[in-house]
Amino acid sequence: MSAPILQVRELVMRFGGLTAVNHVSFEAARGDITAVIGPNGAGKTTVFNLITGFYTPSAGEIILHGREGERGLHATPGHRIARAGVARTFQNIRLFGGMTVLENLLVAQHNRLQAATGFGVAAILGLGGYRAAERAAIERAKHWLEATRLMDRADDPAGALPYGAQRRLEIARAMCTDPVLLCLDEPAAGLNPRESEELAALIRLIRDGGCSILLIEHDMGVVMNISDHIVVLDHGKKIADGTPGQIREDEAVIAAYLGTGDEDEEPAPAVAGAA
Ligand SMILES: Nc1ncnc2c1ncn2[C@@H]1O[C@H](COP(=O)(O)OP(=O)(O)OP(=O)(O)O)[C@@H](O)[C@H]1O
Repeated sequence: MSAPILQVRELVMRFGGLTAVNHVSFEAARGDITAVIGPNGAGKTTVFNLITGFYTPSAGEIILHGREGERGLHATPGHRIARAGVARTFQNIRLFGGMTVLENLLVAQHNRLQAATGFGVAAILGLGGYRAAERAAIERAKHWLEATRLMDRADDPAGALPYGAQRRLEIARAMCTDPVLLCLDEPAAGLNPRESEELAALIRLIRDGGCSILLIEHDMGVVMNISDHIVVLDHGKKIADGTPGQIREDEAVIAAYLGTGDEDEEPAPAVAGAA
């Protein structure tokens, strides 16, 4: 495994009497696609929300090895996590539906543009630093419009796009923040097989461009197809960690997906059928 971009150490999250995440540790290697999977209620979303700053852990550490060195995300306020280089998408798409596709990508770069003005009046006065940052923002937006095949929809309201295109736009918007780690929350949800294939290609393209990826995904075809590394949770605990080949063969994983407990879980073929 290459150097980690993310280290999760002994992570615990309690909701009242319920321990949703129970001493979970894993690493996501730099440049890898790491998937977190598990049956319903396993704790995937909670782990994701801890990493992206929506929750503060009850115990444990989340260390990002970003551009500015080591950063404890567990102790970083949610609004600072994006600045540390972590971007995310949401299971329920959250775009500005009334804004155009391009505007959505420019708004995402608001922080960077503000920083270029020193948070002052330079933008209004049209000073050089702001102009250069604005040009760079437009170039970045164009790059991701092309990568997500949305260039011909750039001037359309985001809310008018078909569902699959909205999912791609969410990813483009996250990438416009120039993250070191992109966190995708069920990116294939609601996509048809062709759209899922396209999504897989886009995620690989992002990985090959140097951005590390962490994803939660129920679609085992997508997970097994694109992941370099898979972490499996069940009832809040990590039960396996390895390559898709290792996970497919893992007896604890097969048992968890077969539903030896009383959960309303995904059937076993979801793992086995992803060859
Ligand atoms: N905000 C919360 N308050 C109380 N309990 C919660 C909260 N969020 C999650 N839980 C509980 O924590 C456990 C893990 O939930 P979580 O949503 O993380 O699982 P998951 O693996 O993402 O499940 P799914 O695949 O169904 O989305 C579940 O028992 C859930 O009911």
